[in-house]
Amino acid sequence: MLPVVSAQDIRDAEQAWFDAHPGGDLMAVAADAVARAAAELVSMLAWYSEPPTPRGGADSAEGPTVVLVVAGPGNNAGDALFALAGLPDLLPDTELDLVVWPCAGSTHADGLAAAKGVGARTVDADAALSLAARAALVLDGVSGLGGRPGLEPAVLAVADACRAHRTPVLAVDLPSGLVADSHEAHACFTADLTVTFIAHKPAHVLAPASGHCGEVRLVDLGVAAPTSDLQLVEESDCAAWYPTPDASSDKYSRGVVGIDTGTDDYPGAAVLGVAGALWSGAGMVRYAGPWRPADLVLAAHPSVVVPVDPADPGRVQAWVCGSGWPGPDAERLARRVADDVPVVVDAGALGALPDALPAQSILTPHAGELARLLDVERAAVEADPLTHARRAARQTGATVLLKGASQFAVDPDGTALLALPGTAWTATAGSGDVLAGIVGTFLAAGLPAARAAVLGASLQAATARAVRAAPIPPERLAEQLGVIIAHWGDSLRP
Ligand SMILES: NC(=O)C1=CN([C@@H]2O[C@H](COP(=O)(O)OP(=O)(O)OC[C@H]3O[C@@H](n4cnc5c(N)ncnc54)[C@H](O)[C@@H]3O)[C@@H](O)[C@H]2O)[C@@H](O)CC1
Repeated sequence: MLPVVSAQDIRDAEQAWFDAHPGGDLMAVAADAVARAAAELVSMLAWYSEPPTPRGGADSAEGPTVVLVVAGPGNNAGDALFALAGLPDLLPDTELDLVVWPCAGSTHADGLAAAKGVGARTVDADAALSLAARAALVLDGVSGLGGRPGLEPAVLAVADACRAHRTPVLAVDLPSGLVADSHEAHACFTADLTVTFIAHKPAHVLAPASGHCGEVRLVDLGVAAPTSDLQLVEESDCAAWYPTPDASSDKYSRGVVGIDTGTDDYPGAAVLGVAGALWSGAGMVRYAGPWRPADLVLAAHPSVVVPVDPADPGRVQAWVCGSGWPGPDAERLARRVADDVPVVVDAGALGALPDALPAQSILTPHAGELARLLDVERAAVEADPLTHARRAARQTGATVLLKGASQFAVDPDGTALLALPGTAWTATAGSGDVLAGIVGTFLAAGLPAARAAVLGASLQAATARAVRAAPIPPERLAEQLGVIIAHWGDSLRP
């Protein structure tokens, strides 16, 4: 897991480093990392283009390779300008045209002097705009940690031109226009690669801002990352947490998932949740709901055990409730809560919460359901999802898995795990039903609630990424979960 850290905590860590290393030069290390990443991008794009010339508009087919720095007034520009100064040494065989647009009038003086020292020229806004359409690379050094929302019109025009002409953009620390601590996507640069320092900031990992960062490359600069109560889950964590069976496993030790979802009016939710549970690796699934969904579950999944009396379904290690319930049903939920095993509380069941849930239970709201749970406007949740998820976890004593473009599992003590990113293709009816079943499998296998929740969300998200940019119904996506589980297993082999 990687800590996700606020701008102020990064500044404090830098200050502590400077205090311990008088005269130290972090900017040199940062600029070196940016220069290497920039050289890599320029070389890669030259290698891919045929004939070997920079990407860009028609007139880019001839002449030197243009690298344009859009330089703001602060240290972020210093990183970009020193990086530009380092490019000729890293690309000795490339004829470079190094260009700087000091978009705020003045810029980092030492950085500009270093860039000019290797032949860089400065240009005005009009020239920068025209170069943005045909540069091999634009280095966005307008703002980083000190960024405020949005861009000046002339800077925004350059950012737009880069997008329109698919000019590669390397953002230094953060795409300018974004605010490090915010998930909001203000008008900003859209980067192919963001080189950031010391630790990820919220904007790098929280949608929609994160969608503008491209690949995020973390460079530690030799500064210890601050601790954080928000951690980014990595694929290696998921691989380590996945409950892989071994020779001693049987269906009970792997976990029996009880599913009480669906109604005669909405039977599909039951089939979907069961699919999620089975394809994510449940030892056994007991379906204990109404007869119409029960028949459909059995027809789709004959391995499921359906008790004659849903009130007496046999032993389970976790329950999944609420998907496909048309509204709150306190009595139906209370019957499962009485078993005192962890419960995944989804959809309709979220409106019928008892005073206390069994330990390790998980609520799985989306933004609208979380808003109803907290009696606030949905817009308030969307403006600050993490704070609201934390409030719900504290109030209910349950772990909250907030679903959406960025998915967090938040424990009652406020610690939050951010799931692997997915794709917008899973924004379909039924994805949540499948996810509830997946999470039920991991709870039944004995994982702590936050891990079960974030592992389930990550598994579904990673599977969606693996099937790439294409629509896929949630029940079909569920059938592909094993691709990622196998991949995680492979990654653990020496
Ligand atoms: N503090 C340090 O020791 C280090 C800082 N580094 C770099 O320094 C950056 C932080 O530098 P600063 O504190 O000078 O802050 P920034 O350079 O991020 O931004 C501050 C300046 O940019 C202007 N600005 C902010 N938002 C803008 C916008 N949307 N449009 C136009 N202008 C805008 C502000 O008016 C201010 O003058 C980091 O992001 C990183 O790139 C690195 O060199 C690593 C070491």
